[in-house]
Amino acid sequence: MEKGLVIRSTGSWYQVKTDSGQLVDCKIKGSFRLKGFKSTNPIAVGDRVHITLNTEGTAFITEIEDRKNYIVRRASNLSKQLHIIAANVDQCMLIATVNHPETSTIFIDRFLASAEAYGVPVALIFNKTDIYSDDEKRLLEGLTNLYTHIGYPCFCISALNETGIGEIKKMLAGKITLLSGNSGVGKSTLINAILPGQNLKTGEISAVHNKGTHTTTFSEMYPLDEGGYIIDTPGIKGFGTFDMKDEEVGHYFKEIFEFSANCKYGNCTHRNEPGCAVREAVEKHYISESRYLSYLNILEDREEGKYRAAY
Ligand SMILES: Nc1nc2c(ncn2[C@@H]2O[C@H](COP(=O)(O)OP(=O)(O)OP(=O)(O)O)[C@@H](O)[C@H]2O)c(=O)[nH]1
Ligand SMILES: [Zn+2]
Repeated sequence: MEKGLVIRSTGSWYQVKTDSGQLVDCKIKGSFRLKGFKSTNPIAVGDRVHITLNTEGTAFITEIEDRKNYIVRRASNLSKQLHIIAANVDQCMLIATVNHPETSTIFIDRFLASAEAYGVPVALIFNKTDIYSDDEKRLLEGLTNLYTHIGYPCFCISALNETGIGEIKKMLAGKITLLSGNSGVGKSTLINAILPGQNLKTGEISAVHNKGTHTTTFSEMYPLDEGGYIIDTPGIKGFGTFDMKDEEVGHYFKEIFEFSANCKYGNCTHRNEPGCAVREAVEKHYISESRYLSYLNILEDREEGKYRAAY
């Protein structure tokens, strides 16, 4: 028996890097059932596993070690099944752009709230700073002030010109990091700047093992020179959250949660309740209007059943 880390998942085959440094193609032996939900993949990148080698040089995964966390999304909009994107994630980096294309604060705040629900820290990377107008630069400064103040480290970079990449590398060293971002923000460009020579196009996964593989069931971790890994999740723009009650949504907005301690009612949803300390803080500009609007937006979508479906 050997122990190792799952670094690539294609749906049926898993590539495991053993603690002795070997790369082994593995299949699952038996069934791993997760408590509480049905998932399309019982094992994901980031999982620590035990494997038993067989004579052909492949191996069976016989055991998954307990996870410190795992990030899931719905397998599809209509499905109740979940897909595990990654396990044992140390941090997320959300790549955003003020323009070209614009990343909305609603998108950023939803991502941050989901990550809070998972207990995974997030850093925000604002890319394409080389092409911002003066107005956009002011907007960028406002956003970085806002999010830094709430407790999310912010980085301003140009992946294209490779400025600011050194700081990102420092953040990544020795950790497992999930990279996310809307289409077009420059995620591939950034990964190529971090990992020169890494071919990001995922089409060439060994054809023998992976007939009919969907990109959504495929994910991979790339090892970094400084130690640690980055996880790219092609085609996945955000992730889902667990079921939560209306009055719990505010727990995942750090500053809303802080002020909510002084609301009159313990189950305050910070909309129209009397004695709401959160609304008062918004009026006094202690809580930013854009954050409060994102919070309301999540509540509204939940009422229409859209929020969970959107991911
Ligand atoms: N000006 C400028 N353009 C950039 C920068 N980073 C990326 N781009 C450009 O933005 C476009 C999209 O970049 P990609 O790296 O393909 O973006 P992506 O986020 O991987 O997009 P998807 O593949 O759709 O997920 C390309 O034309 C890049 O050259 C940057 O820092 N500055
Ligand atoms: Zn309140």
